[in-house]
Amino acid sequence: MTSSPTSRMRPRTARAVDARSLIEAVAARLGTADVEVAGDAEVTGVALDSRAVQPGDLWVALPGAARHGADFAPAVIAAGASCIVTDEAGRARVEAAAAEAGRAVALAVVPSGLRAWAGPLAAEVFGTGERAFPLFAVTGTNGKTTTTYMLNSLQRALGRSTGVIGTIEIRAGEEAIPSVLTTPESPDVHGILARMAENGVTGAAMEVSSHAIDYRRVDGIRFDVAGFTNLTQDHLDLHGTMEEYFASKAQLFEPARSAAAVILADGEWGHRMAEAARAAGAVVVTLSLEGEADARVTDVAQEGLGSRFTLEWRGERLEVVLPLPGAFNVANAALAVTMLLASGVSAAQLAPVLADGSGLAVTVPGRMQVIGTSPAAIVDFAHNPDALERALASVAGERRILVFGATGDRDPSKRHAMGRIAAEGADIVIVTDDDPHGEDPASIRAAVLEGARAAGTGASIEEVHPRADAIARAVELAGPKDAILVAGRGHETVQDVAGVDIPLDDREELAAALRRAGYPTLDQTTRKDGAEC
Ligand SMILES: CC(=O)N[C@H]1[C@@H](OP(=O)(O)OP(=O)(O)OC[C@H]2O[C@@H](n3ccc(=O)[nH]c3=O)[C@H](O)[C@@H]2O)O[C@H](CO)[C@@H](O)[C@@H]1O[C@H](C)C(=O)N[C@@H](C)C(=O)N[C@H](CCC(=O)O)C(=O)O
Ligand SMILES: Nc1ncnc2c1ncn2[C@@H]1O[C@H](COP(=O)(O)OP(=O)(O)OP(=O)(O)O)[C@@H](O)[C@H]1O
Repeated sequence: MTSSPTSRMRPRTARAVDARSLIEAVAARLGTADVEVAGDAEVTGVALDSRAVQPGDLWVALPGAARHGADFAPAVIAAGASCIVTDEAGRARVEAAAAEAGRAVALAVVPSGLRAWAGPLAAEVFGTGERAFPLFAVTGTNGKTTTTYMLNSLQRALGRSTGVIGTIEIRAGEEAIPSVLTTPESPDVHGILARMAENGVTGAAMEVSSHAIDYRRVDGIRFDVAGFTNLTQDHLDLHGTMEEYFASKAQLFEPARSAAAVILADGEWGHRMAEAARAAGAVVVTLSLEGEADARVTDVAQEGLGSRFTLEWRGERLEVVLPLPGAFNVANAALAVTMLLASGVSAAQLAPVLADGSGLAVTVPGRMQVIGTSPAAIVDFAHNPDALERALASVAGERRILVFGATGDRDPSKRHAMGRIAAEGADIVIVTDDDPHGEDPASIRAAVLEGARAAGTGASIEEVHPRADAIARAVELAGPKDAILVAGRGHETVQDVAGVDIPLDDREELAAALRRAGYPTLDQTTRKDGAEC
């Protein structure tokens, strides 16, 4: 029997918890008085989304930007929920749905701050308050997926069985579970952690997006070590300003959320993040590629497609071989290594697998993924200004040919900046579509083109769509010594155009175009499902 991803985002074995005691325990933990509870029930699971409810679940009916979850109470009751927790605005709808269905459902009404309840409720029901394995969290604008993959690659080199939660996939040991969000909703996060424990996981890493912090998706969890990669412009549609974006991320490093913080402290935001974490009372380990810090990267050199560097840590010098291309991956790798060191793994344990390159020999699907070498042909997930700049700087060839576009319905202020960066970093810029979502693709391209042309760099600028044609055009223009970078979509396999998912895999398109032009491609057997986390 196959099970849906949702049912695999929770343990196989449910334990029954008394609803009233559960609600009283969480109320006490959150310091909330005046919670009304009516009726009795046994709870065996927790859900936020009506579509995920299973018999015996406690369902949290939350108010949202688009609707109140309580609108879905009839479906939830029909699905067999035993208990519903909502706010005053949801009460009447839940009571009416229960009366209509003629079914007794325990109901708790929380006076305020309902979203903060979901994580702690799930922690109690799924038994994740105590964890038998170390859990690492990574936040930052760029590098979260890569760093979690590196953390797990290193943990596996130490003999651990690993779990991951992130943009590309969720994995609980050998079991792969499709991922929808970078950080799932809190009942799913706790459910997955419980499933990891069932599957014998002995070390796990997860990405924590700023959305996750704002929407309280990691409440009820205390990470062993949280790491910070960087902060650059993105998600301003949600946060409004960089200050707000920073403040969201900073919460992850508070001692209640993470036992230790490893912060890449280079640059203004990194420096400020370390200060904020210290001010919050966190145990802080700083990391730097530029100067003094608790952990320092020195002697960076290119080695094949990848790099080699030294990590200085408490009087030790660890020699690190990193097979992955991309200069920025030195920062990601140093962060992963330092997080393991901060968790108590000794330098002596790590030294052999760092020196021979095996510890960081990892494929991250769609992140600086090499499709061909002559011309150099790379697919990358860079979809914000800083990532695009760094990705471009990391590809080398006689001419750099870039294919990219900006996403619709997301932070339009990125488009002009990315156009400028493209024209500054590439010799040939081919502007095309990313996911337009509900927006007019032509106007998104126009904003990008305007930024590119305004840069006045002399780069050749073309507009080609659909995206597959833009990739083919890049190959048509390339000579064997050039480098092609196809940026923005990485591992993604469908393009959302006005709500319709159109199959499109940049890696497949680039490989096919190279082959048509008679150029060699790398053996891509691991390309599509190359997740090795
Ligand atoms: C902007 C954002 O993150 N919104 C999140 C927020 O939505 P909301 O408060 O507006 O909720 P709503 O859609 O009005 O629905 C209200 C309630 O009804 C429930 N509902 C809704 C529909 C239904 O059929 N049944 C049902 O029960 C919802 O679960 C929700 O609890 O709370 C909902 C759950 O309570 C989330 O599902 C929703 O995330 C949506 C799915 C989303 O797409 N988020 C993206 C942008 C996101 O989180 N991305 C980050 C990564 C970003 C990055 O780094 O690129 C991520 O971590 O994935
Ligand atoms: N340390 C870094 N600094 C700047 N850019 C980076 C860094 N690491 C990765 N990138 C760029 O960001 C892209 C996305 O990388 P990755 O998936 O690891 O980050 P992420 O934080 O998980 O992103 P997202 O949340 O958008 O999925 C890469 O394809 C690369 O272009």
